[in-house]
Order: sequence, then C-alpha cells, then structure tokens
Amino acid sequence: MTRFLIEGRHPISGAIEPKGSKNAALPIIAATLLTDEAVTLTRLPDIADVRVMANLLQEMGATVSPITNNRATFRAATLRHSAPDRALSQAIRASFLLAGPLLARTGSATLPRPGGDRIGRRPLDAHILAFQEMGVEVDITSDSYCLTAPKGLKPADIFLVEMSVMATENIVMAAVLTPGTTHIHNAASEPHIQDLCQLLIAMGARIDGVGSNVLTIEGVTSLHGATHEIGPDYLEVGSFIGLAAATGGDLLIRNCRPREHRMTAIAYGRLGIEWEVRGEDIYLPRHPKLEIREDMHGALTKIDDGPWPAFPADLVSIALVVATQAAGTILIHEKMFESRLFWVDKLISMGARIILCDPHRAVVVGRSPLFAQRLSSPDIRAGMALVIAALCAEGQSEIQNVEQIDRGYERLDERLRALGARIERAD
Ligand SMILES: CC(=O)N[C@H]1[C@@H](OP(=O)(O)OP(=O)(O)OC[C@H]2O[C@@H](n3ccc(=O)[nH]c3=O)[C@H](O)[C@@H]2O)O[C@H](CO)[C@@H](O)[C@@H]1O
Ligand SMILES: C=C(OP(=O)(O)O)C(=O)O
Repeated sequence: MTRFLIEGRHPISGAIEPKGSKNAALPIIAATLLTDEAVTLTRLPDIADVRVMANLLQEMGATVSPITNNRATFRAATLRHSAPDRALSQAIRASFLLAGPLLARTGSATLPRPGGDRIGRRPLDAHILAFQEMGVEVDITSDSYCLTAPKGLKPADIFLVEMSVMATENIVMAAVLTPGTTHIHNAASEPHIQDLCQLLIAMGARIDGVGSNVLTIEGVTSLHGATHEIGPDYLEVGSFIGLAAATGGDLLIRNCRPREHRMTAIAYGRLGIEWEVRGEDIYLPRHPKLEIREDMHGALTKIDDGPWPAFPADLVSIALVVATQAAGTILIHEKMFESRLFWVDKLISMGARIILCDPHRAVVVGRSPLFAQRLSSPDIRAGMALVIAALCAEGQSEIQNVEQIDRGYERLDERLRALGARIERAD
C-alpha cells in the first residue's frame, strides 16, 4: 500500500498547470469505441483510472498506444466481444460508460456493477430507464447488467429521472449512432459532458444544446477518427486553490479556464478566498488569515452542492478542510452523496472542530490547529482533503491508500514538491 509522508506548516508557492479532466477523459475514451478509425487524445491525464479504462478497451480488441507526454491514440478497428473484463470494470465507476458505445456499435453490452468511490448509493437507474426507452432489453442480476438491443436502438424523447452525469454521457453516446432524433431533457451539463460532446461533434456527430439541460441528437450512420484536446480538470484546479489558500501560500494556475470557476469563486468566497483572473490563468495571492464571511444580518453561511452550474459535489471535501483553517463557523451541506462526509472523523482526530449533524451536513468551527496523524485515504477527494489537512498540520502525517488519490491526480507528490511542499511517496 502506497503512503504519503507529509510534513506540515510549509506554505506552497509557485505556478502549476492542471492536467486534463479525469471525468472528461473517461467518457471520451469510451467514445473512441464508436468508430473503427483512430482517435488521438492530447492533455490526457496519466492517472490510474485512465489506465484502467485503456486496459478495458485493449482487452476487447482495441489498440491503444502508450500514454506519452499526455498523448495517446485509441483505435477500435474491430471488437472481439462486448463484455468488458469484470475485474477491471469493478475497479472504476466509469466502466459503465462502455454501455452506450457498445450498444450503439454491437447491439449488446454485459457489465458488472461498476466500482469507483464508495461515497453513497450511486444509482444507475437513470441510465437503465433511458436505455429501455431506446429499445434496450435489460436483464439485471445481483451483480451484473446484460443489455441487448436485438432490433437495434431507436430514437426517443427522454426525460432523465435525475440530472445524472454518466447517464447523460451514456445516452448521448448511444444516440449519436441511432437513426432519427433523440432528445435528452433534464440532461446534466458539466464541463466534462460538454467536452465529450465536442469530441463526438469532431467525429461527425450532430448534437445541439451542448452546455444546456436539453440535448438534441440527430443520429448519423457512422463516425470517423479525430484528434481532441481534453479540457483542464476544474476539480484539480479547485483542489489546488483550496490547498494554496489553506496553507497560506500563493499560486498561479495556468491555462485553467477561469470561466468554469464562477460558482467555486462564490462558494470559496464564503471561506474568505479571493483570486484574480488573468486571461486563462488564475492567480491566488497569499491569504495570511482566512475568515468565513457571514450572510446578511450576521446569519451563519453555508456551502452546498448540486448539478452544474452549482458548486461541484467533488469539491465539497476540499471546501470542508479549508473551512477548518478559516475563522468562523460554516455549514457544509452535501446534498448529492449520502456517505461522502463520513471521512470527517479523520479530520476530527487531527483536532478539527466539526459536528457531523447527519450523513449530509457538517458544521465546521474553524481555525483549529491541526496535529499530524496516520490516516487512510477513503476516496479521491477526501484523500486530497487529507493531503491539505496534513500540509496544514503540525508534525509529520502519514496518508495511506494513496492509490485512491492516484486514481484522479497525476503525480501529485512530485507536482506539490515543485511548489515547496514537504511530501514524499513511500511503499
Ligand atoms: C466518472 C464521473 O464522471 N464521475 C462523476 C459523476 O458520477 P456519476 O455520473 O456516477 O454521478 P451522478 O451524476 O449519476 O450522481 C451523483 C449523485 O448525485 C445524486 N443526484 C444526481 C443528480 C440530481 O439531480 N440529484 C441527485 O441527487 C445521485 O443520486 C448520485 O447519488 O458525477 C458525479 C456528480 O457530479 C461526480 O461526483 C463524479 O465524480
Ligand atoms: C467521485 C469521483 O469519481 P468516480 O465517479 O470515478 O468514483 C470523483 O472524481 O470525485
């Protein structure tokens, strides 16, 4: 089990560039199955989840070049089967994104229950119900989903039962090769969904409404190869902003699409964090003292999450750890995942003053001096939040199960060392 050894209380300083978005790269790799031609991806994050997804494609018969300088080429000239490897599928949530492209290309897909972060129930109902509207026959057992479209996929006027990110992506990928017009209402619209749609359009797909909650897809008979640059990971950017602010550092984040951070600026503003937009860069000055901003009339403020463009669920753990370093009191309300906040007991063991009211709400009383601890990373974002806590804490902390962090952040230790952090990797 890989560990990080972190010595706290050394502010970071310097410049960093975000890697490509994990949550864009994963559906985009799945989308390369929609053509028999080559698709080249640049700014592809070299992270564990991407390698698992690439292995899943290879095992089905696609060729995948090694990832070199964040660039790789995928080609699914022929496919040997449509039942992705069980063990690999169970390692990542995004394996279920193979369902849409496999149904469109081969008329069938057999997948186990996917893996990924254990942060709540994480239903797949929105995917399955929408596939059924497209004519897919579904056989669900306790641990697998067998999907078949014996008469081919049919276009549909779909209203998703919830604004699910991966369900939207799966249905878009199924619909681009389905003759006729498919509408997806109540579609999710996160930057990674927009990124997937841009790749599909570059491959010849016809999609209207990108970035909105209603997508209209005119099916085409075939898609062709393309070269596509993946967008910067706004979750990595939000994590770096939180890390720099909490440790009292200053940071220039290059080439990070500041327009994708307007809601994060509002939420982080409640923690006293402010930054300058410099073209495509964000400059975060040193914040000698973070102070939680009260709402009008001195009311206690809150940070809560929701589907885009609301504050992203994947930044809730980061906001929570930053709040422990800001003077004042704040409610953190995680509305989407039932079990995402349970890791706060680890922060409490480091000295943080937090009341976990119920699985969705935590009250943080800030400015706690944190003390080093030996901790295990429960999921990607809580793992990153623990790294931030350790960088703020007095003494040397050990964070175990770094494999979770490596799923989503490329070479985090090396990149933070370049900013002055005292962090080492150990086996
Ligand atoms: C590979 C990938 O892209 N994973 C992301 C994707 O997961 P994923 O696509 O699995 O997440 P979903 O959008 O389906 O749902 C996330 C959670 O939010 C709940 N929900 C969703 C929509 C809604 O309107 N109301 C509601 O309560 C769902 O029941 C679920 O518990 O989106 C999540 C939500 O942004 C992110 O945390 C994950 O990092
Ligand atoms: C929840 C996350 O990822 P996944 O959906 O891949 O488990 C995440 O990126 O924070």
